[in-house]
Amino acid sequence: MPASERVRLLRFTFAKSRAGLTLLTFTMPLLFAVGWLRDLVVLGASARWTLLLRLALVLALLIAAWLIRASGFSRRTVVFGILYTLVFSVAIAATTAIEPARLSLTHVAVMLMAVILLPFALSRLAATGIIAALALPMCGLLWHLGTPLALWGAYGLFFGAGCAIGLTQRAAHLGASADIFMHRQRLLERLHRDSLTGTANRDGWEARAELMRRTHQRAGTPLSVVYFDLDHFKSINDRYGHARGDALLQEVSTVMRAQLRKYDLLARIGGEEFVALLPDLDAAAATGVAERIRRAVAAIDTPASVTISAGVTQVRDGEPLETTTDRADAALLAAKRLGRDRVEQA
Ligand SMILES: Nc1nc2c(ncn2[C@@H]2O[C@H](COP(=O)(O)OP(=O)(O)OP(=O)(O)O)[C@@H](O)[C@H]2O)c(=O)[nH]1
Repeated sequence: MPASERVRLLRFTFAKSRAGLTLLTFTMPLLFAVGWLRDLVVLGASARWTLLLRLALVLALLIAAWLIRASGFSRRTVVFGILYTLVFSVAIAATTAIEPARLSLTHVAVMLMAVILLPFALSRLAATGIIAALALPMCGLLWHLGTPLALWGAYGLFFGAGCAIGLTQRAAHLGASADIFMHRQRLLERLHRDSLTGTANRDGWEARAELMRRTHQRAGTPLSVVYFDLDHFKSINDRYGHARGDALLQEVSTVMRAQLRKYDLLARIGGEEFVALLPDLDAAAATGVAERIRRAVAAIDTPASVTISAGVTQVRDGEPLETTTDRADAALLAAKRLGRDRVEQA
C-alpha cells in the first residue's frame, strides 16, 4: 500500500476510534464510584463523610474526563490528560482505606502503573486503549490483593476485558469500513485519471482545479493556466496508425510531466488536448514553462515527429475558472493561427 494511502487510512481509523476510547475514559471513575457506593451500603452512616468526599472526587473526575473529551484530542488533551492522571492518582491514594504504615512496595508500584497507564487510556490508539482497559483494573486487583476488595479488582478486570473485546470488535468493524473507504478512494482516483496517459482526465481536472483556484485567490498568490494541443495530430494518426498515435500521446504526457513540478495539475481534457494549472506562477513565468514543454516535445526522438501549440493566461482576481480557460483556449487558437509550434500569451 503506498505511503499516502496508509496515512489516509490511519487518519480514518483514528477519527473513528475516538468514541470507544472516550467511553473508556469515563468508565474508570464510574468503576470506582460503583466500588465506593458499595462501601456506603456496607459501612453505613459511620463513613458518610469519607464516602461523600469520594463521590465528590468521582464527580470532579467525570468533569475532567468531559473536559478532555471536549478538548478534541489536541495538544490541550495532553495537558488535561496529565492533570486528570494526577487527580485520579491522588483520589485513589486519598480515599483508599489503607493506612500509610501498611503501604507496601506493591501499592507504590501499582499507583505508578496507574499513573503511567491512564494517558494510554486517553490515547487515540485502539491497541493502547485495550492495554489500559485490562491493566488498570489489574492495578485495582493488585492494590486490594488479600482483602475482600480484590473482588472489585476482579470485577474491573472482567469489565476491562469486556471493553477490550468491544474495542477489538470495533477495530474489526473499522477494518471492514476502512476497506470500503480505501476501495472508494481508489475508484475515485481511477475515475479521475486518464487511462491512456495516466494524467488527470476532465473529471479529475474539474474536481481539483476549482479548489486550487479558490486556495490561490484566498492566499493572493498567482495561478496560471496553459492549454496545449498537438499540431496536425490527425495526419500522424493517418500516416502511422492509431496505435502509434496513442504511444505518442503517452510520450508527450511523460515529457510534459517531467517539465512540471509535483504540485502542478496536468490533465488530458480532449483527444490531443492537455491543460496545466501552475500554482505560484504569473503569466510570464508560465509562458516560460510552456515554451520549455514546446521545445521538449519537439525534441522527442520519433519517426512521427510532433509539435505542440500552447495558450497561456493568468487567473485574474475573482473571475470564474471558466473565463480563464476560455482565454487560454483563445490564446491557443491564436498560436494555431500564427503557424503552430508556438506559445501565445493572453
Ligand atoms: N491516437 C489517438 N488519436 C486521437 C485520440 N483522441 C483523438 N485523437 C485524434 O486526434 C485528431 C485530432 O484532429 P484535429 O482536431 O483535426 O486536430 P489536428 O489534426 O491535431 O490539427 P490541429 O489541432 O489544427 O493542429 C483526430 O484525428 C482524432 O482522431 C486518442 O486517444 N488516440
